[in-house]
Amino acid sequence: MAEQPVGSSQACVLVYNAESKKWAAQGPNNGTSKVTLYHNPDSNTYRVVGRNLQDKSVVVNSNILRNTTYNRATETFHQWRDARGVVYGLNFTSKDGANSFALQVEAAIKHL
Ligand SMILES: CC(=O)N[C@@H](Cc1ccccc1Cl)C(=O)N1CCC[C@]12C=C[C@@H]1CC[C@@H](C(=O)N3CCC[C@@H]4C=C[C@H]5CC[C@@H](C(=O)O)N5C(=O)[C@H]43)N1C2=O
Repeated sequence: MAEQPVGSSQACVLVYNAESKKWAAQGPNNGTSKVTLYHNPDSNTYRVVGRNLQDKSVVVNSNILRNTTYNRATETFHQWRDARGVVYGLNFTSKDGANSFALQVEAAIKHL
């Protein structure tokens, strides 16, 4: 069976630049993206995919692993480090959206 969407939320997707110590918003004019947690039941893998609402470009495509720490830095800003050390940040447009997404990611990590 192909990948299934577990849940989605709206957020601005950011990537941290360790050199400049700055966050860079991904996608055109720092736009909002639809971030979706996908589950592949065949391989029992999860990934977060974000698509910019305006131009549909993929701004994040990151595997969530069993040793991933999903950090709720604030009620509306969550972040994680991928296997290569790239740090992603999600600046959610709402607390509810942030919380529901985080609960799904946290459950996914426990399921791995
Ligand atoms: C142990 C560890 O790995 N720690 C990591 C985090 C982590 C922990 C556990 C597992 C994985 C990870 Cl990834 C860590 O601390 N990291 C990862 C890279 C960046 C950072 C390092 C330093 C800076 C200091 C300030 C802080 C920061 O970035 N924010 C504070 C909270 C929300 C605040 C919100 C929004 C963004 C939008 C732009 C900027 C702004 O608001 O203008 N900003 C912020 O300022 C945001 N930092 C970080 O998060």
